[in-house]
Amino acid sequence: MLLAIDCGNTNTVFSIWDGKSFLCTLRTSTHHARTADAYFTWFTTLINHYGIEPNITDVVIASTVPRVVWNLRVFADRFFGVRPLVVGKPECLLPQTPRVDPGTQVGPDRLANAVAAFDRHGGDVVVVDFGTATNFDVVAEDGAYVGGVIAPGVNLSLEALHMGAAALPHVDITQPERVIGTNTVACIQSGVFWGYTGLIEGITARIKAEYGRPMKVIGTGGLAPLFAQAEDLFDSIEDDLTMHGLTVIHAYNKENGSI
Ligand SMILES: Nc1ncnc2c1ncn2[C@@H]1O[C@H](COP(=O)(O)OP(=O)(O)OP(=O)(O)O)[C@@H](O)[C@H]1O
Ligand SMILES: CC(C)(CO)[C@@H](O)C(=O)NCCC(=O)O
Ligand SMILES: [K+]
Repeated sequence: MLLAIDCGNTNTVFSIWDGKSFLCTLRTSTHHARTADAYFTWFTTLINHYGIEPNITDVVIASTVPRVVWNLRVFADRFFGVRPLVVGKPECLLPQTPRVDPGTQVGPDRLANAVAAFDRHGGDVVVVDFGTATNFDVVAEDGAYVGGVIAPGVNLSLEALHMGAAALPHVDITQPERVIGTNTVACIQSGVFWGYTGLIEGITARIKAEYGRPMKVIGTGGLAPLFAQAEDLFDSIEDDLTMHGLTVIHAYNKENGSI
């Protein structure tokens, strides 16, 4: 079985793939100081809770935080005797080479999103991924990642307002009833919710105009469903897109003998 690990700037997600489906998905906060032993304690507690008896033979990692990879490598080696495949490292093959400016280190989560979007939909896709950042990943006709957009994430924007303005509280994102807020919390929620709705509509329209061919728009990440309920922003919402990309990248490397 394959253990796929998606390490974001905020959260780290582990999923176990048995070749057909994900048996479970476990989430923890991202901390570079978390040790291999701490990962294993947390991991075994949860899989016991779910009654799963995995036989981990392979590990694939995508990490947007380079420092956490060391402890995850030790975790894979010590407890499963596995040398993990790390997306973005030169030894990890990709089905299509990204077409970006020389020297650009594309986020491994974006590479996985592109591979997954091509596998499921063919090319000509925009992925909108709501994580720490809100990023748009453009996938060409042949499946190559060809660039995109990075905007501050929704929770980061809410936090920045609270940090930067003495009279503004921390609020949780939700869809406000009205655009014109009649109290401070409603005003902030309106600004961020309708601001992001406009950002998604505006940026996808501009990407499509610049790209010049019909494109599908796929939403992923924790907040995609919240934004989808207000407007018709996405052709589909796929929670497991990044994880699916990791399984496809892993299979591709197996087939091509690089692991
Ligand atoms: N209504 C909501 N309000 C606030 N946060 C929400 C809501 N719904 C989902 N979330 C958050 O979305 C997050 C899951 O999103 P996702 O895993 O895509 O990104 P992340 O973990 O925040 O970012 P990264 O992948 O960059 O670490 C969870 O942390 C969850 O708290
Ligand atoms: C944009 C984020 C933060 C999204 O997780 C990540 O993919 C990243 O750190 N990317 C590196 C820069 C780039 O993708 O161009
Ligand atoms: K993510």
